[in-house]
Amino acid sequence: MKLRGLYAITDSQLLAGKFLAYVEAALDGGVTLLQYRDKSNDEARRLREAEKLRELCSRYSTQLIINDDAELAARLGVGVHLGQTDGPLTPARALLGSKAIIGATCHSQIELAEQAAKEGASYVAFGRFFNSSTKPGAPAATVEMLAQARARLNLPICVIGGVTLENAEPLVAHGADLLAVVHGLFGADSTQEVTRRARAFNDLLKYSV
Ligand SMILES: Cc1ncc(COP(=O)(O)OP(=O)(O)O)c(N)n1
Ligand SMILES: Cc1nc(C(=O)O)sc1CCOP(=O)(O)O
Ligand SMILES: [Mg+2]
Repeated sequence: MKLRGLYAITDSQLLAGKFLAYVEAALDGGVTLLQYRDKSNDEARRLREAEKLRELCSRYSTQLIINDDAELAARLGVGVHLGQTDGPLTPARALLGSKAIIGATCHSQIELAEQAAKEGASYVAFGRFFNSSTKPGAPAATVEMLAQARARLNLPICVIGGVTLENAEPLVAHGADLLAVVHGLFGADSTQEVTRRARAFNDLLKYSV
């Protein structure tokens, strides 16, 4: 499966009271990967919500990715995204198996991405490219480093951090395969607008090389 398209990421605060409705609206517009990102320690809620998302994703043939938690991903039989302090990739690959999608945060460092590739990552994520209200303190990345990463890496490249329909085009032009988005997708005022945005993000990737 080619990892290219919209990578929708949930946010428990932003989606409070409309979680499943907004996620389903995004899936309706087309989502390649859906990440369940919940930074709370409420394990019971995390399991319950992740199970619901797995069911929804299977209806729309979308791959579910769990943020931070390889154990939960293994329990559900889905993929995982690991940051630099979320545990090593090699044991996660051993735990989840060769077919699982495993992503790695590489900030703006191509060397981290090369290491992640060696350790079995399925995609590498660079960011933050723009101001992000979801994660304002994330280290910054540039389109120049993205172009260099594209030239050096064979893995799918994910871009993240303040990505919107208005600013995503240069990222695609410089080699992004996956557009990872929280606010630029789920910050919409209605489910219809979420679906429209999801379609428009996918169109940005469809009509470029
Ligand atoms: C697709 C994607 N890219 C980067 C991140 C950030 O991961 P991390 O640095 O571990 O930060 P948290 O999201 O865990 O706060 C991500 N989650 N997804
Ligand atoms: C979770 C996350 N990680 C980032 C990184 O740069 O590693 S930026 C980010 C937040 C993405 O949300 P939004 O699309 O609302 O900016
Ligand atoms: Mg993390």
